[in-house]
Amino acid sequence: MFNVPNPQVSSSTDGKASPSLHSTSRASSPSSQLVSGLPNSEYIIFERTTTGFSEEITTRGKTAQLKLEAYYKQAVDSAIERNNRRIELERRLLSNNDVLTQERKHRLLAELGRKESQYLRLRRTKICVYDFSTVKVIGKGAFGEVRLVQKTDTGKIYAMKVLKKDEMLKREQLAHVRAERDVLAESASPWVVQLFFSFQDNFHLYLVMEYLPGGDLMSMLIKYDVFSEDVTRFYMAECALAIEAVHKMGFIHRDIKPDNILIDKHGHVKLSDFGLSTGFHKQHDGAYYERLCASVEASKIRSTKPQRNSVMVNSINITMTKEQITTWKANRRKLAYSTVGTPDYIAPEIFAQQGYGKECDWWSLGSIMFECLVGYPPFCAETVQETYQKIIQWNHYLIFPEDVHLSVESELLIRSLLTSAEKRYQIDQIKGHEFFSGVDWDVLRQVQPPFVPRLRSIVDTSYFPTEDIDQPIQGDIMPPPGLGGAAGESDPQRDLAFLGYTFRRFNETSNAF
Ligand SMILES: Nc1ncnc2c1ncn2[C@@H]1O[C@H](COP(=O)(O)OP(=O)(O)OP(=O)(O)O)[C@@H](O)[C@H]1O
Repeated sequence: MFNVPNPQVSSSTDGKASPSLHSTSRASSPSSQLVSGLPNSEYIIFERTTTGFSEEITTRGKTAQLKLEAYYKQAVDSAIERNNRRIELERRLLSNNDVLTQERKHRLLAELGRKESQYLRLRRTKICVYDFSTVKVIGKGAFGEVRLVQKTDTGKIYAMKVLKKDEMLKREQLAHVRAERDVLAESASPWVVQLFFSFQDNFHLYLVMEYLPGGDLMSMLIKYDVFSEDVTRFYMAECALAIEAVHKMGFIHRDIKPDNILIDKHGHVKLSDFGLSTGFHKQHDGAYYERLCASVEASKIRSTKPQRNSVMVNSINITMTKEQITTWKANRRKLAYSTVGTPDYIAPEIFAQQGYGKECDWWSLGSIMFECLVGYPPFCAETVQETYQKIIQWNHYLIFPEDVHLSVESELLIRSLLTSAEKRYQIDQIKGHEFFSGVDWDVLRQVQPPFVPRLRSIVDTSYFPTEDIDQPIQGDIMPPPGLGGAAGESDPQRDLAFLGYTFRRFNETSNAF
């Protein structure tokens, strides 16, 4: 790894070469590095080998290397972001050259400079869970819970997602949790929930997001059962634009479902829960984390993915009886809270594990549209295995019930989405579909939504099923039993797996209450 010129460190005091130290000519192995500018014979090279070093030293060396890399990556990234903000402002000043006075331009540039210094100072102050007090637990998911919290120094209200590190490690969710942090941190889109901070302690990961007080589409569907075509049109059109925004950022959501479609204080839609989304960054590659955590025992426990050739239930009801649908609805929330989750909206190509693209999100939209109009998702079944089976053989199981009246356009759009990936409609075809005729796509976020939450205060949680969720006795977030305070004891291997997770938004107060 390091290259040292001969003769200063060419041998140890007893005259013998160190384990990985030897002189060589330039034609060395590709895994060696050379100091440029020296004659070939002058090189002494430490090869990238760990032979002769104890496991402990090797691990410590690797840890230090990864930490340094993460540190410098973050420093370089934030310098690039700072530079981009400056370029963006200069571009805006130039395009408004005629309207802005010289003095105003100087003031705007100075203001940006001040904000940058303030941001740098803020980044240096460590943020932790004790900076927030819990108002209520408002949501649950497979790997954690979501709390309504207040930041004690500013009084601002946020939604805080708390994830257990050990659970993420055990279930190989590292790449997923990193993907979620990245999507939320990179996005400035009005269609994606804003992330203000992400941080960690020894046991938990925390995502501090804007609080969307209108609840989620799952709760609305539980409450209203079905929507009219007009109401469905509004939500499907907004969801289509939200999915398009995620795709434009280079991500595929993969897990679009009513639970992840949140309603803001004006009644507009935002997407959340990017745990399964895949971007194009190295860190989203599951194998990358697997290598990092090779020695972490827990990471070897396999997640329960449906196997391609697993034996499935033989006889599956093509249509569900009324009683079965009622039971499914009664268990809907429980399913959302379980670690298995609901597969109802997942595209068949994802189960087939033969590769997939962004089309999979349009399948999910089709399933949600079906549910909005019919009252239950198209491949709803009594067990998760039956749902998998129905989705894989969707052409046998996609049935429009006779007792529900759907317009021709809505049925056709659903059929254009719930079809094979190659035939499935994409954003332009969706926008141009007759079902959406009359929708003004450019101003959708400015129109009055069909439902606007009526809020009594900034901490109103009436649109969340808080009475169905166990509330903590003390508001604190606790470590696993027997391990002291929330921060607990450090574990170098575990710490390594979550390197670079911490984030602080530049405009951290812009959308918070
Ligand atoms: N920013 C937010 N504002 C308000 N409520 C939220 C917010 N984020 C999440 N929630 C609520 O918490 C619930 C669970 O959140 P989320 O789906 O992100 O958790 P998860 O653990 O990732 O779930 P999953 O099992 O889908 O992976 C949501 O359905 C929603 O009701």
